[in-house]
Amino acid sequence: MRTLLPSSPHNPMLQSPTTPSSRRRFIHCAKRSDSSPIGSSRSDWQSSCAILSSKVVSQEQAAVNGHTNGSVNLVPFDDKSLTPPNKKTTPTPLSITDLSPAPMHGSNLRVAYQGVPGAYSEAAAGKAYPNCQAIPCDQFEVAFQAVELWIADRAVLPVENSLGGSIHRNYDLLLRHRLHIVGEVQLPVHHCLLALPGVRKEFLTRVISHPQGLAQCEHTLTKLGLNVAREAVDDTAGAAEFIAANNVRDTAAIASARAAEIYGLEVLADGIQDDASNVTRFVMLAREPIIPRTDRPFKTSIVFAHEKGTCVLFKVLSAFAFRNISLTKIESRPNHNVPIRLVDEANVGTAKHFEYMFYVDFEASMAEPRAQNALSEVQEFTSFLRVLGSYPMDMTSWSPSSSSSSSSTFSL
Ligand SMILES: O=C(O)C(=O)Cc1ccccc1
Repeated sequence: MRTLLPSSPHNPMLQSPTTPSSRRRFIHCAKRSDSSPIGSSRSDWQSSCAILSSKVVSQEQAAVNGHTNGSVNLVPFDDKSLTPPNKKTTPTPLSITDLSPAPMHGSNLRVAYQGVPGAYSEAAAGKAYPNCQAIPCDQFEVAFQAVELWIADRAVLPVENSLGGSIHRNYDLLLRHRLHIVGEVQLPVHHCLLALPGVRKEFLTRVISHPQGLAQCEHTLTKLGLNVAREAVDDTAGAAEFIAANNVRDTAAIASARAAEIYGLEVLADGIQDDASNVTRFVMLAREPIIPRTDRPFKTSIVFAHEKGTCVLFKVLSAFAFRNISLTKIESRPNHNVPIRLVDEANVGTAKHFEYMFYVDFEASMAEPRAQNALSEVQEFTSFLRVLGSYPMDMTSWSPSSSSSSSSTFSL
């Protein structure tokens, strides 16, 4: 996939510590109150974490009995008047209510996503956690690490699309990292063709977008007579940003109407996805799993494998079929090169190679006995089993007529 350079400085995003220098952008954490950039090198990355953690420590120091730098900071006391210190300057002791986790309804939640503002993943973050602080990251790997390093509370990951199918690389990421799926969002995706103001379709020699964007609009582009080069980039809004920042007049981006607004591009064609009911499913990831419940529909995602090949699949599927548990997804991924670490009851780890990994989503909560029984049976048949998460299903009903994706306007 091609990386477009340079990016405009108005788009701060978290960047991988391993990003090669040729790919480095001018970055800082999104929505920091100062705009001082945090560099993309490993040491800058680490120091940004150090800054975050030292801030946390100093706040605690201020709050807990005035201790700073290891010495006791006594609360000033006016001994002339012998009046008690002003309430405002007196640190309030922590109470038990400060320790119980507040319910998070989205505000204050820091949600990492891959891409720049205007990306669909940002919209998915907003749908899952209204008023959250969305943190742009240049790669999915960085979004995962941001959560692991406590820079973010959640990561948003697109996993499948009604037109383009599964986003396989993101399944691999779920396996490589230890984050838990805590929610899902189904987002209707309404693509636009964007170009610099004044550019006409006849001038175009190239269309750029995220591979999913290109795949989802392939037929419509051809119908529009755009038999020009297609180029895959990291995210849809990044494609729009690139065109605007570099004043590229022979290229159009497939991205959202919001990306057009943010980067000052014109919408040449609206609703260019090949199917009006184009929906992408995103999962929300966190460091800790949520407690599964039974008072609303839940979905559970698992991954499993067996040393002796794929013959286990039939047995596993029967464990769900016998209990009337519907599967909403089954996906196999070749896994020849990546050894999986298995841990036994004595916590002794061994590395194993599995030919295929199987991903299954089923409609039941891990709080339900039928799901627990199905999984104990699956465990008997398999050498490796991991529950990726049990989480509330996104029940939003969407249809071409109920979403904005119903209309298509081609004004080329
Ligand atoms: O590139 C983006 O904007 C993303 O969030 C990934 C994506 C791309 C196309 C459809 C859905 C999600």
